[in-house]
Amino acid sequence: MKGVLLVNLGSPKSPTAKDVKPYLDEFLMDKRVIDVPYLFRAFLVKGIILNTRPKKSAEAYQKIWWEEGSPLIVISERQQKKVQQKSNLPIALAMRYGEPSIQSGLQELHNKGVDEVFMIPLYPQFAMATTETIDVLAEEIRRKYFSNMSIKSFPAFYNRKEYVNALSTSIKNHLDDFDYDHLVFSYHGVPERHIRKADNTGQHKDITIEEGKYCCTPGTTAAEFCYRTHCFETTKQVVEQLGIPKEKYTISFQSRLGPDKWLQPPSDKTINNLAEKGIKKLAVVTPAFVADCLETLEEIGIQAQEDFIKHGGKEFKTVPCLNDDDLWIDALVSWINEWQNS
Ligand SMILES: C=CC1=C(C)c2cc3[nH]c(cc4nc(cc5[nH]c(cc1n2)c(C)c5CCC(=O)O)C(CCC(=O)O)=C4C)c(C)c3C=C
Ligand SMILES: [Fe+2]
Ligand SMILES: [Fe+2]
Repeated sequence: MKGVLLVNLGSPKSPTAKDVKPYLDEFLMDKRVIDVPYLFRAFLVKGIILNTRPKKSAEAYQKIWWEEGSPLIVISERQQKKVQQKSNLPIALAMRYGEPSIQSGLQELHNKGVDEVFMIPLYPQFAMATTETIDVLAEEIRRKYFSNMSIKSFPAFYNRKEYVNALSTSIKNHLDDFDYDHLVFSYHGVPERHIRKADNTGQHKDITIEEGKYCCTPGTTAAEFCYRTHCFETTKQVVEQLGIPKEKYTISFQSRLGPDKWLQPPSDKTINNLAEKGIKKLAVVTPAFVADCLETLEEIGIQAQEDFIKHGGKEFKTVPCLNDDDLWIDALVSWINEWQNS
């Protein structure tokens, strides 16, 4: 019997330092997130980051937390329920870190008699720290506890027409009454090293990643796992669909952590520079996330907005993530139906 597992990142249990600490521990000790040798990672995470970050992160979470819980989890539950209403297959939800775990999601499907799972990592663009870590953990759990199950993972959908159309339509609808001067596409960042590592053809090994230019050619094997090119491609397709001229938008990368070189340019500097250059009405969209979360609601919706105004900007609008938009739910359902009928 067939079933579906939707998987997103996860959140702490509550917005307190006590609950943020184990969440960050699990997240940052993942070797596909902080990809350095174990002892160095343990020193960095347990010895340094976990001493100060939980308190700071908990304060940020408190600003965006909802009565029902973490926005990321609440929205993911809404997505799961809406998809379930439109599909005759059992649809379960899991998080890579924290609860509900991937193991509990697979158990829920197993209890319903499912032995063929279609897993959708809820990330439009592939990254080692997102899609790959879900695929690897799900396979480990399958082998250990559910060896009679098969799991087919849905690849990054950054250029699928259903996703691009849902995203473009949402941007258009949310910005219909906001005559913006400029639109920033702010994607979650990753260290440049992750781009090189994820390319198993080795073609990214020696290239210099030049700001604003493609590091590999879309559609080639080198681009298959290139997060950066996936971000460029999502943007390209959206601006083409909406007819946004190139001088009216910028791609940037947010949420840098640690001393490594992350993808450039950073969203905070980009947004402040735009204000200083005279942009008064700024819109920001965050297409790496399909559910609003700390990174969209706090880092962009609160911090970036305040900084934009401080640097001379006047009006700022964040386009919400796709959340439980009908077109996005329909996109998920169409991919599930396609797999079900294949
Ligand atoms: C969209 C995809 C994401 C990528 C790629 C990604 C990479 C990545 N993230 C960190 C460190 C942190 N990320 C944090 C929060 C967070 N990250 C994503 C998504 C991606 N991360 C989401 C959806 C969220 C929000 C979770 C929520 O509960 O709302 C955090 C925790 C918060 C904080 O302390 O700032 C950290 C830390 C790294 C190091 C990384 C790539 C290497
Ligand atoms: Fe992150
Ligand atoms: Fe690339």
